[in-house]
Amino acid sequence: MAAATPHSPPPQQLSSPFLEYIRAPGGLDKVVLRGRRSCSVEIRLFGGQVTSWKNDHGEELLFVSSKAIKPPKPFRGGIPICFPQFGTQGNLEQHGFARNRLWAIDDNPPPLPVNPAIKAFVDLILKPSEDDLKMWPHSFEFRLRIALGAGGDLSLTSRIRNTNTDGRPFSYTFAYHTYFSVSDISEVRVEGLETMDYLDNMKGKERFTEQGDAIVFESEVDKVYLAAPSKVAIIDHDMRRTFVVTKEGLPDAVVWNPWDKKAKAMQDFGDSEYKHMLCVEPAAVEKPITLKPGEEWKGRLGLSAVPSSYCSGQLDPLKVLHG
Ligand SMILES: O=P(O)(O)OC[C@H]1O[C@H](O)[C@H](O)[C@@H](O)[C@@H]1O
Repeated sequence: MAAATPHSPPPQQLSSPFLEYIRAPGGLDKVVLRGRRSCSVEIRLFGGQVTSWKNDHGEELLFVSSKAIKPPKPFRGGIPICFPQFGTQGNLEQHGFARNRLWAIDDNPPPLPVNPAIKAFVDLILKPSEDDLKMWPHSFEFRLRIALGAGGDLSLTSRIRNTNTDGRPFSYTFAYHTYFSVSDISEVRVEGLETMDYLDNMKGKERFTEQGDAIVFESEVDKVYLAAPSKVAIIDHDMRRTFVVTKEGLPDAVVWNPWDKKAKAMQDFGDSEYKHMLCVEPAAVEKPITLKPGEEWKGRLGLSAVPSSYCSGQLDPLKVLHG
């Protein structure tokens, strides 16, 4: 069966105790995934964007700006999808067009190996419109599965296929532009990126090497860490919480906080909100991904939030997973 069009009624798979389809005007229809106790995830069809992820106490784990603007503007917060271009690295609008398009529910996605314990998931699909093809002349199918695990973990799996019929390959850059909610950016540290090489977007993308200590924040940061490890931890002392970010198929990790000056210049961001957010974005930026016709790429983001009694030093999965 073909994928649903953006305006078709919600398919049967959405009638489940774990899923709710909520209609709203102006491209704001959303799907809510429900897990144990108060765990939930909200996904907006506009942008195929996760806009909320709550733990089993109902606490919001992602940052969303109080000044976020409605479609057709990109939505400030949650997990925007940057495709087929990250940043300004190309001729398209900043971060590509996928975050500004209405996605559809994919009611018959090709099989994807799943953990049978995961009951709450939804599949979305984006295909280019005629206008998109004028800007970026490549035919593709972008399938996105968003799943809420039994323990409250969130995963996003992207499958992008080249469906060009003229034999042409295409190349793209990509990011899961994840906005984490933090208590106070000055008290947060990131472990897993020590000693990594990075491109500094604030210094003309010049390449540097990070020092040996965990990363802390005292001013604007906009860096693309290259060949970053598959697991990175964001340790929030005040919240006694550690976010564990895992990535597959995505070599890089962008770290961004606009700090005070840039915050004031952004129309859709509160002047002090930079204190309560941090973007850590699994990405493929330095080396674009190339697909031949018929080829498919897969890139996965995994997020969990665990209580942290976590000390600085090497990332120890046992400590991260068991507190
Ligand atoms: O304002 P946006 O288009 O959403 O971009 C917000 C930020 O995204 C990324 O993290 C980039 O590295 C930054 O350079 C950019 O400022």
